[in-house]
Amino acid sequence: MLGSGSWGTTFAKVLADAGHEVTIWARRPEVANEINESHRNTGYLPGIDLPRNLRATPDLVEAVRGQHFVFVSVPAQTARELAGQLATLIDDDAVVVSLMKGVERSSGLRMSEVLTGVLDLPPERIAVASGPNIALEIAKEQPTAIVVASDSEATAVSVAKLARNGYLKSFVNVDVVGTEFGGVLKNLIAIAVGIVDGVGYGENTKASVMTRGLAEISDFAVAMGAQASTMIGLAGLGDLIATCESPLSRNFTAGRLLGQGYVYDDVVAQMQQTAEGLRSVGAILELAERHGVDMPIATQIDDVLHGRMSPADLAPHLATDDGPSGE
Ligand SMILES: NC(=O)C1=CN([C@@H]2O[C@H](COP(=O)(O)OP(=O)(O)OC[C@H]3O[C@@H](n4cnc5c(N)ncnc54)[C@H](OP(=O)(O)O)[C@@H]3O)[C@@H](O)[C@H]2O)C=CC1
Ligand SMILES: O=C(CO)COP(=O)(O)O
Repeated sequence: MLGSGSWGTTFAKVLADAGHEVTIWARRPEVANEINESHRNTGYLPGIDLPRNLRATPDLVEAVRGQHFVFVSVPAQTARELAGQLATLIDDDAVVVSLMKGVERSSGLRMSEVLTGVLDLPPERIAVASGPNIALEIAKEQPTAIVVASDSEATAVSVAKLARNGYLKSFVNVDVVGTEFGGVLKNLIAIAVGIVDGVGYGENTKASVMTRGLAEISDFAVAMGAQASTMIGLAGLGDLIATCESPLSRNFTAGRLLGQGYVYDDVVAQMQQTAEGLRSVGAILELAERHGVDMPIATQIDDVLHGRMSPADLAPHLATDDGPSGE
């Protein structure tokens, strides 16, 4: 497992609780030491005891050497750099699994595209995993489900078999585009829901943003090649609900701070963990424009982020003033 933040550590625990010997790479030696000595990662998962068959190392070579499965869970904007370091290290037949939910800001590429490109992987050696997976809830062993997708069904099945235990059920899919974009796009809608929550609007407003948000992100994902059905599955609707409703969500929290009147730089300064949506929105809007997809909510988020729109105006802008339109 590459990345010892909240999701990397939690997913490593999932794998270890499924009975596997897991090595987690922590770039800071003190994090690796705490995991090995106290079986804790208090900076990210306070109060969680980690299993004994999960060991950590700050040495990337040691972490990946001889491993058939390499999971990647670092902030999306850092994935290319990490992949560059991996290129000469991973085994020739290793399967790489992206757990990340962002797109690369400079290129708009999905994480599996970045990893595939840098590592020159054939389709059967790359998979992605996504779903309603708030890390701390899973670390507390609260039951949930995840979907593993790969162009190769056999690869998806092999990863899903590894990542299932008494509290996590794994499903498989061959729609990599939809599974990956589901995770990226729900972050934007969670920011929007956080904004209206921070403003003080109630459940109707939030439900309307979520519902119109699902339609908007589904249109985008389908235009990018996703299956519509994926967007109403775990990686789409499932993750949208979890992220928009959870006070533990970093994207929802970032949105709420914006809604309370904090400006972008203040929000980033207050976030101690990765809120991918803040970084993805610009790249998604560029892709949307290129593919002719209308994304009113994402556009409004971008306007709020750049101080062009008051957070209180986000919800009323859901209604167009040019007469009623079809749902
Ligand atoms: N948390 C969650 O509930 C879920 C998160 N995800 C996704 O997982 C991905 C990782 O998120 P998450 O674990 O939550 O993020 P965190 O902010 O909790 O942790 C980030 C991790 O990446 C490391 N890191 C930061 N910068 C670099 C870098 N330049 N090179 C290498 N490592 C780096 C951090 O190390 P250090 O501690 O030293 O800074 C830390 O181990 C994101 O794409 C997120 O959307 C997906 C599902 C659930
Ligand atoms: O992806 C997640 C839940 O599935 C985590 O969401 P946040 O990154 O907003 O915390």
